[in-house]
Amino acid sequence: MTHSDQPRPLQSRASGPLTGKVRVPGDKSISHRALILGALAVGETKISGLLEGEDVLNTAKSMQALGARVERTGDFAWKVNGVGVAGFATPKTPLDFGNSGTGCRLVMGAVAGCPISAVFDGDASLRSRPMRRILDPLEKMGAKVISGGEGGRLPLTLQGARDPLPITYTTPVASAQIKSAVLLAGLAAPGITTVIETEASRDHTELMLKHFGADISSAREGVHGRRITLKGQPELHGATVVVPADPSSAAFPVVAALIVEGSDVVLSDVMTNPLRTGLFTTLREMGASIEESEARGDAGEPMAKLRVRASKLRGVAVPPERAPSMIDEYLVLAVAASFAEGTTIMRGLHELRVKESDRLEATAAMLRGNGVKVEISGDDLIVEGRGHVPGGGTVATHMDHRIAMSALVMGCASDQPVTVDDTAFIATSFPDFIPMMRSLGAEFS
Ligand SMILES: O=C(O)C1=C[C@@H](OP(=O)(O)O)[C@@H](O)[C@H](O)C1
Ligand SMILES: C=C(OP(=O)(O)O)C(=O)O
Repeated sequence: MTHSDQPRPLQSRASGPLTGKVRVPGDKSISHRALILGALAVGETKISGLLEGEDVLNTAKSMQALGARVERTGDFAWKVNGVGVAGFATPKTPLDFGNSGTGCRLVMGAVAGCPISAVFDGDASLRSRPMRRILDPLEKMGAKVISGGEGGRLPLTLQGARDPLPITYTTPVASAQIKSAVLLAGLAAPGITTVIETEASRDHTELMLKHFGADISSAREGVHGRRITLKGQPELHGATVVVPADPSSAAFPVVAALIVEGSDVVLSDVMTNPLRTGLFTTLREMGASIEESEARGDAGEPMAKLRVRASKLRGVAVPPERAPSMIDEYLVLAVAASFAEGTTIMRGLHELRVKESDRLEATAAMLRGNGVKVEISGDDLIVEGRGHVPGGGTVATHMDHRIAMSALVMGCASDQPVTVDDTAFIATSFPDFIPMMRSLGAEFS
């Protein structure tokens, strides 16, 4: 899906207290995985709470193009009838993943284990993102890149392996996308595929593979790492998946509630997998009032209700080893840090440079353009919080949903309004962001 229409700017201005109870949409990582594993399973998979954002809808279309039956049966309710491990058929047209790194990279892994070829493509942002990190291990497993851009950039044609090989692979950076691509290809290989990560990344693929019947285990490796072993050629069976609310989306109303005086917001069913909650840990260290209750779990994924009340925040140092558990949340953390008193240092953010945009530069530009003192030092971001933000700037979105949402959150409490140049990309991960924030009291116009 591409955004060829006119840009859609929006202005956010300071509001009264934000109040109310909301459920942000389903988790994006889990939604992609439920569709892909459903397509690789035998029988029917029923998904409730699926994120119906553009990124996930593109994955649904690609599963259909590869031969699975994918149907929407109600609001956020989907049914997938899969083709079985290694059962994908050659798609008739290119697979278009739009803005989505996760959809594209995980499906590359799944296709790499099938004796078919497929063209992978996406929008200008995705075409600029590195794919070699995925293609390297997949080539070791027997897949081949038949044609593609420089450095493995999209569009590219991937030919899956006729006889995929199991490998032992140490990921060069903490990345759940690399890990998941190798595991999904490993499903089709005989024997044991092992992925070693020196810093643990989100483990939704492992948890969901187990839920679908795979023989997979995970053990500690070193201080912060994991060793994941998967037995190849399982028969995956269709399953029921309840998708919890996305903590990476919850991050926006959470930070808005913290910075707008007098706010009191409740968020239901937020996923609390510890490999995703680095932001909440950090905000609490900054003095945030975030209360958790009604903890429960489904298919191995914990969730809880969060009550967030406006809080006086102070600057903190965020250690680099926390980065994988909050990798998509640094933009909105930088907004919280701008409203805090004191300096916040966020360390080890090199991976932010290869997301939908160069998020390190884009975050610094967003803050600077709104009167906040900020510095990039190597891979670190240093924000000087002064307890308030002047605002008054226009923020360039760079085809990046999280920049747009972070800037709008900043405007909720800044002295002058904050404008974003284009809100269209918010639809990739949080289609109802604008009406949901307005329902809490945000002033967007
Ligand atoms: O596996 C996933 O669902 C994701 C992994 C992360 O990317 P990396 O694997 O590149 O760190 C994250 O930034 C992305 O939004 C979702
Ligand atoms: C990085 C992100 O997603 P993806 O890699 O799937 O494009 C994100 O949602 O912030």
